[in-house]
Amino acid sequence: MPDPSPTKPIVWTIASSDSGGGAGIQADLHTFSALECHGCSVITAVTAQNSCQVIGYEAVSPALLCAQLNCLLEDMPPQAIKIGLIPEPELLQLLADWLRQHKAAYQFTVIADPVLSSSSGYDFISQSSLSIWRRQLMPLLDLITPNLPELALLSGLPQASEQQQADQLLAAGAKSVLIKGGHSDIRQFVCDTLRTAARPDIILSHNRLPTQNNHGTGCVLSSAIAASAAHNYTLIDSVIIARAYLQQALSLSYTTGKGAGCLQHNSWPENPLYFPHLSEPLQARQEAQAFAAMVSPIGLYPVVDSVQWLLSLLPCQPDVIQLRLKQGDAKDIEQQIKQAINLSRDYGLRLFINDHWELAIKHGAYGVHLGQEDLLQADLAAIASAGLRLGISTHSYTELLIARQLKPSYIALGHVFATQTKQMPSKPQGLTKLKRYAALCRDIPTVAIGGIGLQQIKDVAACGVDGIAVVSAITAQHKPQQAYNDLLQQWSSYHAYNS
Ligand SMILES: Cc1ncc(COP(=O)(O)OP(=O)(O)O)c(N)n1
Ligand SMILES: Cc1nc(C(=O)O)sc1CCOP(=O)(O)O
Repeated sequence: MPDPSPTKPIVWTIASSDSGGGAGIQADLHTFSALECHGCSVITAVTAQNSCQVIGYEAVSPALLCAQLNCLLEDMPPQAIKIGLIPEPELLQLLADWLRQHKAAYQFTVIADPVLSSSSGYDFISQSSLSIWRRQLMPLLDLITPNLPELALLSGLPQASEQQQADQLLAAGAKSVLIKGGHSDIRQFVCDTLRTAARPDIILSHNRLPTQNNHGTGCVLSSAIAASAAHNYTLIDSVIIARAYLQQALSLSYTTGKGAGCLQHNSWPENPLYFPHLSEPLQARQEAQAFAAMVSPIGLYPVVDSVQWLLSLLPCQPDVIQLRLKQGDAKDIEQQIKQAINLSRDYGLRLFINDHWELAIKHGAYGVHLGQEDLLQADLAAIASAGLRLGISTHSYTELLIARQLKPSYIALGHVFATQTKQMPSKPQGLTKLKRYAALCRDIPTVAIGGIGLQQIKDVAACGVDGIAVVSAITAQHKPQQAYNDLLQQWSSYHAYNS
């Protein structure tokens, strides 16, 4: 019999105690808890500090560090580890050896915040520690999150560009580097850059908040990344969630003593205001023109692959349908699209055309549905100027933020469950993620898609989406019209219950 007790991802912080409570182990554990993880702490040192200064510290013995690591590993192995302040080279070396021994077997993600000095100026780094960071720890890190002074020091290239400095850390073995831009002199924004060898840089920018209460920001960011990674978000999604969590905590921050105040820990971020603007390097941060609105809710949204299917559903008087043609030559495709658009006019049906945006404009469809790759080819300005609605597919926070920035008419959240209809490059998102994505889209209509049938509607509706897009729940059924009516009835009752 399966154990019915609920569980949470386990995340460790390997860091030091901050007696002031705003940074270090204390901040990390608050963050893990707010982001729905169970936090374990491996303490490397106890610092004596308040909001103004660090007075001193005492490190734990190597034996005690080792005992904490091994005792936890035996019973509570981590999904992710956050590394913070390790003030002694012996402890750093021990940790590097321990990670090397266990990382492959336990498959945990390692995020390091290289705390080399306190913001009040207390130095924690020696030449031998620097050398261990560079040679021993770096190859074990999935992500390192230096601020600009830390990046310059760790890279050993103080005169080089930030990109060259980050490349030095990648060359030393780190899988990715998040360059934190908080120390830059850009006043209006804070721009953080995620750099990996595998793909172009991603820049996350936020409005700079006018607060002095920023003690522990690096600790909170790195522990929030570890917590999100432990929930199985991709690295870039983890950085996005963590940056939103940090912005929320900063915007609610408060004063403690006479120095820098603390961040307010809260809950999973949902307000789009806290989420970053994503861009490629040097791309201007510009406001997109909004696409025409949907006017009435989406509800049940059949996705069909021929005009035949559209004709066979017309007796059900559908309100919205998508024509998703994947076969046929150019002539056949145009002919089907034209016929479908004519039918949609005759029957007062809101018809979306998948992929073929030029034909949708030419023949005057109600809207166009595009995937993320299609967005790179399509002339979005032409679609918007022609007054067509735009729906965009998404499968992650990253894709969701990219879609939101384009101000579409709706956003599709997929694929929720396993689907036989299409080979998906990503994993099913599941209901928890669906709920979080929907929460971030309270200002834009959403539809859930992927593996949704009668049995799933209740749970999907409870996630707060505005509609469900279905293929096989209609087209693979013996009685498709009956299936349509059953789905509609089920959706209407559960959606009404949740609204
Ligand atoms: C409502 C809805 N959501 C997602 C998709 C998938 O569209 P896309 O990413 O363009 O992939 P293909 O449909 O082209 O395989 C959709 N069509 N509709
Ligand atoms: C076409 C499509 N797009 C998806 C996405 O997640 O973007 S899932 C999907 C197939 C949905 O079919 P069914 O309802 O039969 O599972």
